[in-house]
Amino acid sequence: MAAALVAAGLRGLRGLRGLRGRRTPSPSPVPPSPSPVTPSPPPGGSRRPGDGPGAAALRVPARPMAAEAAARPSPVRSFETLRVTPERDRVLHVELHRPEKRNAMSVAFWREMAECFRDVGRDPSCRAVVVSGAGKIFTAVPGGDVGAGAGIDLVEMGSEFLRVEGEDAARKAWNLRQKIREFQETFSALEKCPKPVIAAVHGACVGAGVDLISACDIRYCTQDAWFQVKEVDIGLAADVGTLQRLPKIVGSQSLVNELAFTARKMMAPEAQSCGLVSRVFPDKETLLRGALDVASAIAARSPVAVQGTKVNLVYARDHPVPESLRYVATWNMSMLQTEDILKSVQAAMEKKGPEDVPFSKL
Ligand SMILES: CC/C=C\C=C\CC(=O)SCCNC(=O)CCNC(=O)[C@H](O)C(C)(C)COP(=O)(O)OP(=O)(O)OC[C@H]1O[C@@H](n2cnc3c(N)ncnc32)[C@H](O)[C@@H]1OP(=O)(O)O
Repeated sequence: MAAALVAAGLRGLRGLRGLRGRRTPSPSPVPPSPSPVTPSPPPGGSRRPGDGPGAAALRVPARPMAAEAAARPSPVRSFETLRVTPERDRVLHVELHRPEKRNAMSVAFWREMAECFRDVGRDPSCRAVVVSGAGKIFTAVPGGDVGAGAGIDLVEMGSEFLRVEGEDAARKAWNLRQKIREFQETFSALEKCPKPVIAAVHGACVGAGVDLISACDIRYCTQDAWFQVKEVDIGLAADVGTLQRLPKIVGSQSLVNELAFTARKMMAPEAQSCGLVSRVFPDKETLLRGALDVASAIAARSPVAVQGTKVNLVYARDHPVPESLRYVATWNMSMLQTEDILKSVQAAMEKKGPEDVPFSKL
């Protein structure tokens, strides 16, 4: 098994080298992103009454700011492969941050992403998350702005699987299974995190990138984005979520099968028409602004209501209707006792919106 994976990695690497010399044309060419990303505005608005100092589980002291960094909020926590920023009030922006390698998912990434979302899930000061990829914009290279994810790091992950130990085939297989389960957990952490997660995809979203966005609650992309269930091309059946989640996102099993069997690129318009993404934006700047606006709208609402809604939507996807109805009844027998309902009803009577209600942290 390990040998097969390494061989797959090597084939992928040869493909990559080939790619560098000779670009494979897309079915319809991907135009460069029309405008560069401008830094998002610093967090706006004041903290709500429920937002106290102890809540910021992820916060670390801000570093000294250079001119560029001053335009953006400081990261809340340092990771090797991620940049986590409080882009708006109660909204975190998680960027895959290995732009020079097109955000290829290294061994560190798999660990850090899981850690990050476990922390986000527990951070009461965060109510919604946007996930995006850092692109060439950070190195100010004009032209193609490919950044959302090159899939697994074919170099590092090949040797990661080669290192699987075991005295015989059974023991190696046992350990390999354990590793695969851990990698699956990385993206399941996004789904298990009760805060809604919005994927904002620009440029390429390849292989494990599709696994990642399939575990998000909302998906948006730029008009130059493309998606590729690439695993068959490196000799694997996808095993970290695409085959399980994509058929429940895209209405057509036939289309999912075609994409997964052929690894053909799917461009943004088709991704929207099949329901993989629900909105397409002209460029990365408007995409991020749109995603953050929606995240802010979510974050303004009752966290009891929003997080209960996510948990029940995920449950309902995976269970029959009668079971899901029982589940939500049990859920709400506690949650209907929240003061958020009283506050919301009162606000509605006073012709106010949820934005005007100081919901306590959850
Ligand atoms: C348990 C396992 C879990 C999940 C398994 C998932 C399987 C997969 O993810 S399959 C998909 C594997 N990925 C690929 O096949 C993508 C290969 N890359 C590309 O096709 C292109 O790089 C691109 C993403 C379309 C971007 O093209 P471009 O903008 O022209 O950049 P490049 O010059 O090709 O690359 C720049 C730089 O990044 C390195 N790189 C890109 N992708 C990967 C990768 N997947 N792994 C490792 N490194 C990658 C590339 O080698 C270049 O590095 P230099 O050091 O600058 O040479």
